[in-house]
Order: sequence, then structure tokens, then C-alpha cells
Amino acid sequence: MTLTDPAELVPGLDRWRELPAAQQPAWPDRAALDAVLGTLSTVPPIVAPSEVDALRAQLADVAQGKAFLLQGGDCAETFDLNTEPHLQATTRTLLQMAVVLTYGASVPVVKVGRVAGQYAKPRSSDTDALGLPSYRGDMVNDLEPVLEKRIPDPYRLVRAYANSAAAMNMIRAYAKGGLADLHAVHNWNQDFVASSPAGVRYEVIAREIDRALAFMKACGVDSEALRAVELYNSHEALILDYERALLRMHEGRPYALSAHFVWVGERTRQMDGAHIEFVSQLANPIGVKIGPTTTPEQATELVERLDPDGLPGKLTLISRMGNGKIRDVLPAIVEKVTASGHQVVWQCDPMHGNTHESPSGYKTRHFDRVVDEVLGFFDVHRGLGTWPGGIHVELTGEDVTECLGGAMEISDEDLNSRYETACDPRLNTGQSLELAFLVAEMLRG
Ligand SMILES: O=C[C@H](O)[C@H](O)COP(=O)(O)O
Ligand SMILES: C=C(OP(=O)(O)O)C(=O)O
Repeated sequence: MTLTDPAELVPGLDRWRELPAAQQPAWPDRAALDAVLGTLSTVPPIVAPSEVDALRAQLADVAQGKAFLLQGGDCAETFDLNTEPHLQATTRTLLQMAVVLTYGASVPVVKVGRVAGQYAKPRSSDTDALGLPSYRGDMVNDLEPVLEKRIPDPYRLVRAYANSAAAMNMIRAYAKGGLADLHAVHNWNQDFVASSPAGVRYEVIAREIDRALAFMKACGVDSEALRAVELYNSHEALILDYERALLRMHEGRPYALSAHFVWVGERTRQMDGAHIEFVSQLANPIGVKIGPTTTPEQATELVERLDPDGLPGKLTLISRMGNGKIRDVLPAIVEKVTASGHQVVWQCDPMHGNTHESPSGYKTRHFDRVVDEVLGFFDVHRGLGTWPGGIHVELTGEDVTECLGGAMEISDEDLNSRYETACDPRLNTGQSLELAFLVAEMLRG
């Protein structure tokens, strides 16, 4: 059986091809690229449409203040680190954060990994400090600073697909297996509280969760719901040829089945550009990053374009303004979008507006600024009576030293001991959990 080209079924599906597309690789061999895309257009997709629809329904709850969204994972996944220990560590950290947040918010937490496909990066410059073509993610070229390895290689798209499929396979298994057991996750959090210098502060909340679990046990609650979770995946929809090749039709609608949720980044969200046009055709829930220069008019235009049917949770607006700007810039945006009647998910990415170079030359972020941006996000929503729907964080389950501060007080001198990111600095496990406890306090307060 041959697959019908989706473009034959959806007029306008490929309109994006006629528009300027920022941040696309300069593939040296178009024929090799076409051959790879041909292969990808027939492979089984990474996720199923029913899962995508389930996430969309849960995001509708987030948009309506009935759930909270936690999204996190590596800045840039790499093929080398797509290993079982790495995936387990990321998943475990997300689940630990989710338990704390569920308790804090008293509503379900929708869990979405930046995982199983986060293989492409937009860059500020086409060249790096050595004058080589910039690393654009393992889907495109190699991190190693060698000219030949930085030339975009279309076969990497196939490796990205294979790695994503393998990772998603494991994540589905973790979500239904022991890793997701609420009691085990809570025990890990208790270990964190016992071993972290920040522990004393969080002892109270951890003890309350403990008591709630003991109460449920005493009442005989031992349901499957305490042993399994739903865990979704996401990545930036950057390389449009890849996304288009993994698009499939389901019940007459086009789904990007490379992931449950895809977002458009700050550098590619031009209204007349290819990325916004491409995602405007999708049945998936989608996100758009909005930086500090976003105007209320632009945000509203994005909402009208990407949520034309007014579906709650269809669009997530991910603010990444920087801690110094969020309190000034976000209120007018939230007011205007809310007045438009669309029910979007408001999500805070406290990482991308707070990046700086440390005196020792590392690209880093300070934990205090990350926390302050989330606080600002909560302040804005509390002030307007809207729901601070979620957070989007670059994190890892490893004990890296990439972001400054936190209870371990990582200093500039500490950065080089485990600075391992392929692109931007991530919160380590301890910093991620500390953030979760702080956000839980904000949600309760
Ligand atoms: O993750 C986001 C971007 O890809 C990243 O911040 C760009 O980094 P650069 O400014 O070093 O290119
Ligand atoms: C590139 C990213 O973010 P932004 O578009 O907000 O810079 C990202 O989240 O990886």
C-alpha cells in the first residue's frame, strides 16, 4: 500500500515552502536530502495521533486553570547521550518535580519532556568562536569543532528519527513501569530533602506529602493511577523538512508525529515566515516562544493565526523575557490576549532570557534570576487574575555544573568541573528539584 501525499489532501499544507524559513541548514547535497526525506515520509511515526489528542485535551485543562504544565529536558539532546541512564535520569527528575508540583498546585500536572527529538538548535551566529560553521544540533551537524563535521549531513535526520523512536519507546515503558511509582518518586524526593542544603526548607512540604500518601494507603487507595503516568514528548519544530517528512494524516487532519507537542522558537516566529505557516496547519497542540520585544498586538496576531477555531489549550505562549523585563512586558500581552477570548496556556521559560557569559567565559544562568523570572510570572498572573499555567525548563538529571547558584552555591570557579551541555546551560537535578519546591510554594501561596 502506498501513502497518499498529505499535500494532495490538504490544500495549502505546503504553503510554507514559498516563505522565508529562518535557521535552516545549508544542506550541500539536495539529492541526498530528498532521498532521506523520502524514507522518512514512509516510516512509522514516533507518536500516535490519539496520544497527541489526549495531550491537547489535557492542555485545555491547563488553559482553563484546572491543571499545571511541566515541560523540561536537555537544551540539545545528542546521539551519544541518548542512553538509558541519561533518559532515566531526565525522566526521574521530571517525575520528582511533578510530584512536588502536584502537591503544590492541588491540580494534575501535565508532564512533557524536551526529549526524544530535541536535536536541532537555532543559533545567534552562523559561525562559532573558531570561525567554523556553528553547531546546529545533532540532527544537522556535529558538535566537534572540525570543519568537515560541521557540514550539514542529511543522514543525520535518519539518526535523529531512530534515536527519537528508541527514546520514546523507553519513555513509554518508564511511564508505565516502576520509575513512575508515586511512592518511589516520593522516596527520591525525601533523599533530596535529606541530602540537600536546601532540605530543611522543604522538609515541611515533603512531610505533608508523606502524610497524604500514608493517608491514602490507610484508606486502601492502591490504584493503578499511583503507579503509572502519562509522559509526553516535545521539541522545537525547527528543521521544517524533517517535520514535514514525519507529518501524517489522521481522520482528515495533518499531525506532526515527530512529537506530541512542537514549538516555534523566538528566532523563527516571524508572522510571514515558514515556521508559523507550517505549524498553523497542524492538529497538534503547539507552542510559540515570546521574548521581551513581543508586543501585545503581535501576541494577539499569533493567537488568531494559530488558534483560529478558539480551542482551549491549542496554543501555548511561552514567555522568556528575562527576570528584569517580565513584570513590565508580560501584563499588557496577557491582557490583550485574554480580551481576544482565546484560551491559551501561559507558560514561563525562565531560562532563555537570563543567559550571560561568566567571567571565566562559560555561557551560564544564575539560579536566582531563573527563580525571579518565575516569581515575576506568578506576580503578573496573580495581578490579572489569570492562571500561571506552567513552566518550561532546560534541565538534566545529572549533577552537572552549568548554572550558577542554587542550594549548592555553584560558583564561576565550579562551572568547569562538569560543564557538559551541547548548547545552553541546564539546571542540574538539585537545582531542578529546588525550583519545583519553590514553584510549589508559589502555587500554594
Ligand atoms: O537554546 C537556544 C538557542 O539555541 C541558544 O540560546 C542559541 O545560542 P547562541 O546564542 O550561543 O547561538
Ligand atoms: C531556542 C530555544 O529557545 P528560544 O527560542 O526561546 O531562544 C530553546 O528553547 O531551545
